[in-house]
Amino acid sequence: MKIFADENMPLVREFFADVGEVTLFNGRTATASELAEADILLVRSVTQVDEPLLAKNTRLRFVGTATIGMDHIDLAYLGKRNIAFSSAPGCNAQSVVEYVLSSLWCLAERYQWQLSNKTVGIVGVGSIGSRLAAALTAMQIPVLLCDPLRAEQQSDFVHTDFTSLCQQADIISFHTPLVKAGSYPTKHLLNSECLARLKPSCAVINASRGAVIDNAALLAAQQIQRRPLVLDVWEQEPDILLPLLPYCDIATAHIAGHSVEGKARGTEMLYQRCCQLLGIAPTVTLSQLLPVPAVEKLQISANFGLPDVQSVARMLYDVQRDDALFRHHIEGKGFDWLRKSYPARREFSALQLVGQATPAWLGQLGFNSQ
Ligand SMILES: NC(=O)C1=CN([C@@H]2O[C@H](COP(=O)(O)OP(=O)(O)OC[C@H]3O[C@@H](n4cnc5c(N)ncnc54)[C@H](O)[C@@H]3O)[C@@H](O)[C@H]2O)C=CC1
Ligand SMILES: O=C(O)C(=O)[C@H](O)COP(=O)(O)O
Repeated sequence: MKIFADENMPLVREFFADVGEVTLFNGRTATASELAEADILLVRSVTQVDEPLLAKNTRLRFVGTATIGMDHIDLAYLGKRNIAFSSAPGCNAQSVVEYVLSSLWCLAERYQWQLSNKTVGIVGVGSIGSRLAAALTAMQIPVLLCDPLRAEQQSDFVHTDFTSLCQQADIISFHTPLVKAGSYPTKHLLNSECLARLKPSCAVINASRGAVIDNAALLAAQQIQRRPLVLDVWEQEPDILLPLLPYCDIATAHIAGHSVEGKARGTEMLYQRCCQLLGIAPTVTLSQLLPVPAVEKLQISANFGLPDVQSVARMLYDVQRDDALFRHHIEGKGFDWLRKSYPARREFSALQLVGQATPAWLGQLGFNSQ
């Protein structure tokens, strides 16, 4: 069995050693000839999997993407060729939530906000959006939720339509897939018209897909009146609209989901799916492979409260580190270098908070407490 995997997929050899022979490739530059012999193709978000890429391969049985997003996969074409497919739903949802929380804490410090006085509009309330809503609610921060598809399916879902959310939110955070057609497209969901509807001070956070915001319209709006802005994703990565950078409070290279756990879970999910497809029993689990975190346990007292969470979270992750890396290296080394050389970052759950009375809401933020 020949397995071809993106070179930026962690632990792929460890997981797949017993399944077949693993060959690594550059996901950004992969060609049809390079992948012609693959039985199993494992990609990340940077590889367009479509007819031109698979035209020379007649033996492919399975394509897996170790990501949540699937906008780089031509599902109709895979279906036509009868090639099985899997993504890794939810694999790095917690990582994205931690990125957004860290961004909110950073903006709150910079602009001296009391976050509990701000209403956060969450657009797209699936794995990431709903976890984020739970975390913010635990922190007593009001939220508005916008997800028309959920509203259609779930009568008890409290939906705020996008136009009203734009008018009411103090902070708006995008967590939709990139959808180009259908009843609820998200391409350029935030366009010049919607930007004009936002409160002038409304902060914008995008850690979904770059094209959910019209980047040229965003730049034009920022040049007229600057609002707080956090961008993890950009249109046309890796050749992004660099003039936007001075107008960002936080700018990063599509790494919101790049926690150690988030990336590794993606690989594990594809491994499990492959084993199922091939009828073999999985022998490797993520817990066997994850490195021991630098700090494993922290004793907290009965005085531990909401204001202390930020200090503990900062031990594990501060988005300002990634923003500094981005500003320093983007012009010299580029977008993909920043992603490839991303420093290890553990999720909140890697740190066990122990104490007599650990508050229940710590779990809502993703901490491991007992
Ligand atoms: N920056 C990063 O590193 C990462 C980015 N992502 C992006 O985040 C997206 C969301 O991830 P999940 O929450 O796990 O996906 P999900 O599929 O669990 O949830 C997405 C939600 O968006 C909703 N939605 C779709 N169209 C909408 C619209 N027009 N308006 C409002 N809501 C809409 C869907 O109904 C669904 O509930 C992914 O598709 C991916 O593109 C995901 C992981 C990491
Ligand atoms: O899961 C997704 O969707 C993402 O956007 C990933 O976190 C991005 O990871 P790469 O595949 O671009 O490394």
